[in-house]
Amino acid sequence: MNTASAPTTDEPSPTDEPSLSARETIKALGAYVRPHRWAVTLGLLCALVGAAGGLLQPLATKALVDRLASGETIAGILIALTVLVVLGTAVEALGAYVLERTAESVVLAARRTLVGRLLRLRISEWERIPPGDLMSRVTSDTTLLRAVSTQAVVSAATGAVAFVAAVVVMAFLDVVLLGVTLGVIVLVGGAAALVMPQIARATERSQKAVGEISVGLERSLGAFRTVKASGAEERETARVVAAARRAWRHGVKSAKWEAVAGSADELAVQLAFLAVLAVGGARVASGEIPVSTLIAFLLYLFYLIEPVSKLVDAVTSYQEGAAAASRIAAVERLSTESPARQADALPRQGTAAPGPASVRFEDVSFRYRPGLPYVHQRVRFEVPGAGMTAFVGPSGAGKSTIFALIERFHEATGGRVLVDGKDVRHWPLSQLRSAIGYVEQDAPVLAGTLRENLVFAAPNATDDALRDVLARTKLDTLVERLPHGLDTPVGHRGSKLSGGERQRIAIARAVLRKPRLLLLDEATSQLDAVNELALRDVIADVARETTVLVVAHRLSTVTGADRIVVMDAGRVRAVGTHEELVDQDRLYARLAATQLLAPAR
Ligand SMILES: Nc1ncnc2c1ncn2[C@@H]1O[C@H](COP(=O)(O)OP(=O)(O)OP(=O)(O)O)[C@@H](O)[C@H]1O
Repeated sequence: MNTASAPTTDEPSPTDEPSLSARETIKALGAYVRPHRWAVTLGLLCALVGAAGGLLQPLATKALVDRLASGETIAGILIALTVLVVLGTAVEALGAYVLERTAESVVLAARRTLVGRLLRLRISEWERIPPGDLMSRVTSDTTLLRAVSTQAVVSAATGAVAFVAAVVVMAFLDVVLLGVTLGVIVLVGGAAALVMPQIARATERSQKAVGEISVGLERSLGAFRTVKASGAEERETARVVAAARRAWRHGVKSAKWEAVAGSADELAVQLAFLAVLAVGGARVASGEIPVSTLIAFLLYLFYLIEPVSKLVDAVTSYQEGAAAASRIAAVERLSTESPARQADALPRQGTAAPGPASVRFEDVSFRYRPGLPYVHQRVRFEVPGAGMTAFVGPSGAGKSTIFALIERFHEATGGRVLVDGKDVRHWPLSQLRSAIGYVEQDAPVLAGTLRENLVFAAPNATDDALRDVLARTKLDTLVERLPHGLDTPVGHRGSKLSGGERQRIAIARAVLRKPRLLLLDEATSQLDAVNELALRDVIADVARETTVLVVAHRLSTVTGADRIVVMDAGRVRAVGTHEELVDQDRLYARLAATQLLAPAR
């Protein structure tokens, strides 16, 4: 089996969206350049000064030849020529620096905008697109903006100015020879223009493949132990290498077209040289023009190489930049949540808490995407402020989705979700989330120190609050054991911690936020007896002053709950206490008796 040809992802990617039109591309690129227009202008002026210096050189040479012919001294002209060369080079170097610096600033601005957008993406968008693809747009595609946003602008402008200036001077020298020159250039240039769109296409495909490399790596490195345990190193390597090969193939294709386009300028001038030599030679022989005019004209012809190649470079960079701009614009089109104001997004520490929040679901229907089956069908329940409510039911019943709707990660398809009697859609998003502490089922821990992880949701938490939470979640013994206490790094995704420790850290993080509503999606894995007891106590303790909703997988959690909501296939079947439900609800009685809920210790 040829695993190397396996696709790196089945997920659709934003690259599947149509590319930008030429107008949209220019508008998008213009938006990157606009904030740096003065720097680009300075770079342009420097380049123009350099080009003007170059333009004067053939004239000075003509004067030098004429003086030599008439026996005059040439020292003055030689000095003038030297000064011209040195000054021209210095100004060009300054211009190049200004442009490179500006190009880096354009890349920075694009990355800043993209990162800002990525972290505000709606969850539905984030679920749709592999993170590796998004990452490669921030890291790799933005670098392609470097050339197009500055150097290409300047190359196009200076190339055009120098080209027109040379053509004007050449027209003064001899119109016939100019006609011959332009004829050849237009012919070769027209042929080269045909390959330009191929560069954009190959670049876009190559960048897409680079994105697939990131997607593949992210997939394998994100499940590293599973890859090793499954003996899948070679298969996973082949997947990523297949994407790398695609990137290579399209990169080579782009290089081929760029080589064709890049040699066109040289070819045009060389052919024009031969034509001018033939026609000009005949005109010199017939006495229509002096030999110095032919020499000057030929020098201008070679001078043309630079502006023409600059124009070709500009168009080539534009093609590459257009491919990158399309991929970046695709991210900019993804829908985001409204920007959180930092002040709103954090819980208010030290101020009088407005008390536990109430939650109500009014005939909520929900499906993750049009075309998918409904996960919730007319879900209805009410949770008053404070106390613990447990959600139980078979796997896939829609319990965790309840939390996603309260957090407004997704919006109800029908009905209303109310927090404190107010529809969550009418809450400012950041304020809604600042009232909630949320512990995901897989209790993610971020790379960084233990302290950073604990205060992640409440950066202003005091040391006293931190100590208190550590004691309540029985993490204080872990802190004592760690070599650098709270400042010990926990590894990538908390890989240096045990599953139970990660879970307690996630709970401590949520509790430290002093939420008015705590959403706890209990891990399905078993904890040891000590851990489980510790967690139960913490939750019971928190439930005295906060509304706690738990997706429960353990009977020990459920038995202590003030109310239990039994869910099945997206519907609420029954609500009651453990004692009531054991008698009244067959599903609950069965769940309580079987392995779905572990027996109480
Ligand atoms: N992001 C998503 N996109 C599409 N479908 C989803 C998504 N998340 C969950 N689902 C589907 O929605 C249904 C309900 O999922 P949910 O996670 O709410 O169930 P649950 O009752 O919490 O299950 P468990 O007890 O196994 O955690 C499942 O069939 C699941 O496959």
